[in-house]
Amino acid sequence: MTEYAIAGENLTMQFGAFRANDDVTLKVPAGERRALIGPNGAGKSTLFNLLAGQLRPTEGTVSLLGRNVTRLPAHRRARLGLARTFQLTDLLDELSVRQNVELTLAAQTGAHRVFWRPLGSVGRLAAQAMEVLEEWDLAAFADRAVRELAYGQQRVLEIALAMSREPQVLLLDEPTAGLSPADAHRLTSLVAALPRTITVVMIEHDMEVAFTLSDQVSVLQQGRVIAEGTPDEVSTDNRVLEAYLGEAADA
Ligand SMILES: Nc1ncnc2c1ncn2[C@@H]1O[C@H](COP(=O)(O)OP(=O)(O)OP(=O)(O)O)[C@@H](O)[C@H]1O
Repeated sequence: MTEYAIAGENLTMQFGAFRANDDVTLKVPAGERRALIGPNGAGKSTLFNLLAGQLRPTEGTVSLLGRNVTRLPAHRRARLGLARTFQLTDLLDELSVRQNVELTLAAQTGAHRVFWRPLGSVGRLAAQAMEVLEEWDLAAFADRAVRELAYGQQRVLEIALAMSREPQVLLLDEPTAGLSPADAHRLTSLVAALPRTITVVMIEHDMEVAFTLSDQVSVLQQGRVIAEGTPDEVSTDNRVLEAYLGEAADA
């Protein structure tokens, strides 16, 4: 039996009379890069919220690394190895880049009671934070407030924070949205270079990025998975072409 890194089975999410996800099954084996694509309102963010624990499904189950986590809140799933980024960055704007990393690391190690800890452990946290920033080429901005960073740098920082939690599964919500072509290209390279020990699921509107980064693509439309396969397979699938042509016609 294959153990999936993350899997949603028969997920339905009902908002009043509206089904944002309707019997969605998504099974991602360890190490895979999976893109979720689909027209606006197809239910991609809802599916991410179900997988990460921001929402509880009306029906269906979510498992993470072989464990049923359907009833676990987001922070418990995070502790089991799941990290996610958001469509709009959830960085602490007024704090420095370094402080954002330190807080993430502190939360990770349970060192948020950092003020009661011996000074040595605070120093260790600072050193670790700088290591993270160096790894992601952000060390030069360590003492800048996050709001002073260019948007592209903020998006890189977000991924750096997610990765600093050493996740086994990483969910990226539109990592290149709002970026200039050059920044999008840089971010794509960074994601492509992530180690294969990590399973990556990403929502991506830019087809070129989605197809470059992914092994498999799942296409959602009106809350359902309408196609799944390699980038080559889905890009020539008639249902997918119709879904996108329909969107273009509606625009
Ligand atoms: N909390 C909610 N209450 C009611 N309806 C919701 C809620 N969250 C999402 N929806 C609806 O569910 C549908 C799917 O939304 P979702 O954000 O999951 O789509 P999406 O594929 O991520 O879209 P986009 O590409 O525009 O981000 C939309 O019609 C949206 O209005």
